[in-house]
Amino acid sequence: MGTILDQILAEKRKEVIVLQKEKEYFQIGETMYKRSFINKLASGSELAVIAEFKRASPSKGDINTGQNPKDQALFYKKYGADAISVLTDNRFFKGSFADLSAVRETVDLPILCKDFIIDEVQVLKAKASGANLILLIAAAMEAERLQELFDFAESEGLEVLMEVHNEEELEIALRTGAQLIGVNNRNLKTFEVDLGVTEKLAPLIKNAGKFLISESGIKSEDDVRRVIAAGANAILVGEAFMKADNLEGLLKAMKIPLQGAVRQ
Ligand SMILES: O=P(O)(O)OC[C@@H](O)[C@@H](O)c1c[nH]c2ccccc12
Repeated sequence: MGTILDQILAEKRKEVIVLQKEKEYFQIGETMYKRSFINKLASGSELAVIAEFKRASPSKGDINTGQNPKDQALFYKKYGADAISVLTDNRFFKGSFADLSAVRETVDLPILCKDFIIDEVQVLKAKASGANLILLIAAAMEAERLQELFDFAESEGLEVLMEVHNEEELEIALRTGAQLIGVNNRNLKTFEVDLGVTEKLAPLIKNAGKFLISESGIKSEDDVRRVIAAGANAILVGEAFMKADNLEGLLKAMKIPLQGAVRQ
């Protein structure tokens, strides 16, 4: 069976075959205008918040399956999110490209396609669905393939959030030229969550002059202060927002000024 990541990647290889057949019907809007998250980070003085639309996950099961993506996107925008991430994987996260398009149509924030991308055709599908950014996971493929997909996404006008979990992956990610480095505090093989992963990798990312996005397991204002102290420019939060009784209070509390933190 392998790890959950292995299982997901096996499923993705099947999806890629289906997408290849549908590719000629993808419609990429000629007038798609750019919503840059990188520009936002470069000009902001507060921690940037990427709020995620996440119905379910392999580690948590159902999180909030019935929520309407348009409603959630409107709340995220209203309470100060800087970008919205949408899980498009269906089998393991109960998301869809329709969810992404719905969010894209509803708010004018940069939209991140959160999936397990291993092929160019998925990049095109993300773009056709309205994504401005895509996630690439260093643990999901060889360095050479990662570079090819990174270059392809950029050539398609998409920004890339490059996700790592350890030093080895980080080294590869930095070599691709990615400006947005996501540190996943969750190990995709064991599901263990540890904000210490951000603390450990942060100095290497800051020394390389890249933007650091701390991802996963961030639930409280204290968690946010911890990753800011490490040097995070942005956070990516899913479960805590999807489950919050008081989303407004939580999201606003997480928009903390970066004053003391190391910034680019
Ligand atoms: O729900 P959390 O713990 O706040 O995590 C959000 C996000 O970081 C997580 O969904 C995520 C990070 N990297 C991924 C890669 C694939 C799928 C999901 C993810």
